[in-house]
Formats: sequence, C-alpha cells, structure tokens
Amino acid sequence: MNLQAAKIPTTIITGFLGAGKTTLVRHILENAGGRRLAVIVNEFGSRGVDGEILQNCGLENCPETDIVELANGCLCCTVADDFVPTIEALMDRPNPPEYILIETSGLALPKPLIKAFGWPSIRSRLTVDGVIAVVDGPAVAAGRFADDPEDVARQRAADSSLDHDNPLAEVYEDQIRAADLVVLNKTDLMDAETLKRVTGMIQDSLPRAVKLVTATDGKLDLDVLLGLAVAAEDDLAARPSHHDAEDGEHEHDDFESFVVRVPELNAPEGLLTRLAAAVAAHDVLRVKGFLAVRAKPLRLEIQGVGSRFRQNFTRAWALDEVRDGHLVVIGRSGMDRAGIEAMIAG
Ligand SMILES: Nc1nc2c(ncn2[C@@H]2O[C@H](COP(=O)(O)OP(=O)(O)OP(=O)(O)O)[C@@H](O)[C@H]2O)c(=O)[nH]1
Repeated sequence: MNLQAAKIPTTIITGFLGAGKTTLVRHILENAGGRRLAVIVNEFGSRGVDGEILQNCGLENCPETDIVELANGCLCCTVADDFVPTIEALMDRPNPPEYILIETSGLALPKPLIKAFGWPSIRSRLTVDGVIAVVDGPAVAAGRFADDPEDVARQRAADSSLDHDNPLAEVYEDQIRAADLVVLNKTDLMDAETLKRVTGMIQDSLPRAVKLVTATDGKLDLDVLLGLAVAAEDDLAARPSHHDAEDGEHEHDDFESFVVRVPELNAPEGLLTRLAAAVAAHDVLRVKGFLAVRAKPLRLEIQGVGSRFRQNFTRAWALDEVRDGHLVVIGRSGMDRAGIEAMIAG
C-alpha cells in the first residue's frame, strides 16, 4: 500500500488578524461538494468567535461536531498539549475526516505547527497538503506591516540581532514566508495600481517562488486552494522564520485581548459610532463578536479590522441564551483598556 497516498491531507490557513481566514474557510465549506471535512480553529483571546461563526453556518457540509475550537492560545506554542491530542481524537473517530482545514489565529506563527506534523503519531496519518497565507491587501497598502527605518536603525544599534521595530511585521512575514500559496484578499478595496504595488511588496517578502492569487471574500476555486500535495512537513528549510534561532519559541507579550460585555441595545447605530471612534483613538487591531438588539430575533455579528467594520444579522438567539452582547477587542500590549471600555460604553 502506498502510505503517502493514505495520509489525510491537511491545509493550514494562516494570515494576520482580520485578513479573511474564516471567510475563506466558510467559502471552502460552502463548496466542499460532499467531502467529509473537519475544521480546527485556533483563536487569540479567551472567547472564541470564529468557531461559533463556522458552527452556525447552517451548511450541510459543516455539522457542528466537525468543527473543533482551540481557543485562548497560540496554537504554535501549545502543540503538544492541545493540537496533537485534538488531531488524535479526530483520527480515532469511527468516521474520520477525509480532509482537514486548520485556521490558525491571526497572531500565530505557522512554522511550529507545520513541524508538529513530524510527530510520529501525526506523521504516519496526516500530511500538510499546503500552507495558505491570506493577506489583507489594503492593510499592506496602508503600511500596517512596515517598519519605521529610523526606529529599526536606533534599536539595532542597541541590539544587533533585532529584525523589526514593529511586531506586526514579524508575525506577518513569518506567515507569508511559510506559505505555499498566497491569497491576496480584499481586492474589492484596492484599485489596480494599489493591487500591483501590494503584489510587488508581497513578492519582495517571499523567500521563494510562491503562487499568488487575488480574491474577494476568499472566493476561489477549490482546485486552487486544496490538493497542492506539497507535504510541507518535509520542506521546513524553505520556510525561514524570524524565530528559527529560538526554535519557534516566541513571546506573547506584544499583543493582548479582552472581552467587553454589551447589554441589549435599543438600536446598534450609537454603539457602532462609539466603537469606530474607540478603535481610531486607540489603534485597536481587531474587534469581533455579537450584539443583541431589542425586538430583533437574530444576533448582530460585528467584525472590525482596524477602522473598517462590517455587521450582519446572523443566527437567532437560542431560547435559553442570555441576550447579552460581547465583543472581543485585540490590540498591541499596553493598550488603554479602561479608556477603550469607557468610549464603547459612551
Ligand atoms: N471588503 C472585504 N472584506 C472582507 C473580505 N474578506 C473578508 N472580509 C471581511 O473582513 C473581516 C474579517 O474577516 P475574517 O474572515 O473574520 O478574518 P480572519 O482572518 O478570520 O480574522 P481573525 O480570525 O480575527 O484573524 C470580516 O468583516 C469579513 O467580512 C474581502 O475580500 N473584502
């Protein structure tokens, strides 16, 4: 028997906070065409939102049991404790999946996760079909991941091993350097000139020739996304990381998150205006969660990436559910939590 062929292909989906990973996973589930998929979602923050969004997607191909949430952690650093047992449990099911998707947190480094596929219990049964990095084009265009050259020079004078002055840049670069396919997402928010410029910026950061495709809302043919058959676990050297010297170890103190409880609202507009002002004043990176609006049977899903917000009434509140909203706020460490909470409360 060809053991390689028997291995279950697994696609790792990485990309910075809010790039469009969950949107892409949802698109894959919607178009899975009867494939038996399992999804593992890892999130930064103590309260998972992405898992809930996927669990409630109401699609035939994503029954709840096939979505496994690994919240509150950095998948790359909890491989032994969380990831390996989760995969083993999935494989030991009477009806194991035919294909696995792993959505990492927007702050996770993918390389230690790829390495975990070298663990004997996983290596014999799974292979990394490919690593997909989703990139938020407008965020790259806005210089979100760029260093301030003067700051880098100043910091390097004190510490010659330093790469960046901007922790966002390090995470972003580690993610695209690990990729076998880059999805340059949010093309609807870029004109042709910006798209060309961003494509060049991404290509300059890639360590090798990697295919780059453009997308809006992650809408791509599944033949482009799945079945790359790269076996990335055998090809670690091609994926240089800023954390290679530390063997993947990295600090978690560059970013933090907290949850804001929001009691039921008469109308959402006032809160959304305050939220946008708080994000702008405090340089919040990401806001996501659900709100309850009086007389509305559906929950209002809120998605904020930098200053850009989307809202959408999604699933109904369950009868036994407290109609309280909650928002997960993610930003750089040291952000003014009290100030942000006060602005949101109004
Ligand atoms: N305009 C536009 N918005 C998009 C696109 N893709 C995703 N979004 C929106 O961007 C926001 C974040 O998308 P997600 O799919 O949740 O991003 P994510 O990478 O999973 O976010 P984290 O898990 O928090 O890192 C949502 O409001 C999406 O609807 C796109 O192509 N264009």
